Amino acid sequence: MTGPFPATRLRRTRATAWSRALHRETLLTPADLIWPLFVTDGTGVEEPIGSLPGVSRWSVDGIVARAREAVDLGIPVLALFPYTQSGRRSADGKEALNPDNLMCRAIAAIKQACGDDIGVLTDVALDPYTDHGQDGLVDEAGYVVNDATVDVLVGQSLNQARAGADIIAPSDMMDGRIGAIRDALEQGGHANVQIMSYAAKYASAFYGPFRDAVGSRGLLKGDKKTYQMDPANAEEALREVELDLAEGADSVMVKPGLPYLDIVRRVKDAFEVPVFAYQVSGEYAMIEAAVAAGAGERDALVLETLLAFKRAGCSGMLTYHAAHAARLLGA
Ligand SMILES: NCc1[nH]cc(CCC(=O)O)c1CC(=O)O
Ligand SMILES: [Mg+2]
Repeated sequence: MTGPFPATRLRRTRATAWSRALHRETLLTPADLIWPLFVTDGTGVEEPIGSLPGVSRWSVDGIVARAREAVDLGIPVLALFPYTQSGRRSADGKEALNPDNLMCRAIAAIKQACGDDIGVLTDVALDPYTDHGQDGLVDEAGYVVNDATVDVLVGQSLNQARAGADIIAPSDMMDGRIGAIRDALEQGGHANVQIMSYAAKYASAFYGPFRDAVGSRGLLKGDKKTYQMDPANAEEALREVELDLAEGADSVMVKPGLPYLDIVRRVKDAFEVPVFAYQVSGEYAMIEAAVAAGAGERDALVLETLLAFKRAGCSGMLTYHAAHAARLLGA
């Protein structure tokens, strides 16, 4: 025999469940989960989303019920996205600035019902409000203009903060918006409102079901490649993160999730800040499709994928499986 075998047998610590538990390097808990929810108009409304089996849009009363459920499950944060009726969509997305819009009503209702028992994270970008489905303002050529969009995003952020949002999460990928939003929050008396920046957000094919959920799929012409990142790039992601941190982001996000765990790890190693990842709609749909096809087992797939995010360096994950996972983890 050469080498340390049989003195070294790595299987020795794997032989029993108690020993595997003792040697486990990574822990997944309900406190790692952020639950994305889609809000729609009305009362008592639940609208299933075809391309996201098991996920629905809820009217504000249903959102409040989900918030109470999340508190009971030990989920610390909800992420809200609105389904805006077509009559309230416009080229300039000005519904985003309406203090009585669906988002603001949902934020206020959750905060009234649950207070600081749960955090509310709000998406900042114009795609749920524009009639062209882009995240910002477009010029005659269809180009999403940066600086004018940032001005609107600042207004949108203040609107959400005034309604009670705890974490502002800009998902638009405009340059310079983190600094502009941070300044406005400080000046507006919202010094403790956090910013979780979608810092490294890629132009991905995995967002399809989300665009159904917020009603922008049919509206969007073209793609988002002039602002979202090229999936080929990793070093550029580090530059994106570095800038957002310098502008005042409290935490950063990588999105999508599983195909980008290398980015999560590189960001974590380079900056040692809280890193989050979004297991996006297409990833959720892939798991559900595998389950439906008999190609995998839901509970195991959900827990293994979420654990992988933690192992890669995530502080937490946005996942449509959040409530299910929290139940499995036995909150
Ligand atoms: N600002 C848009 C936004 N915010 C979150 C998602 C995707 C989330 C998901 O797919 O689950 C998207 C889609 C997009 O960029 O087109
Ligand atoms: Mg950026």
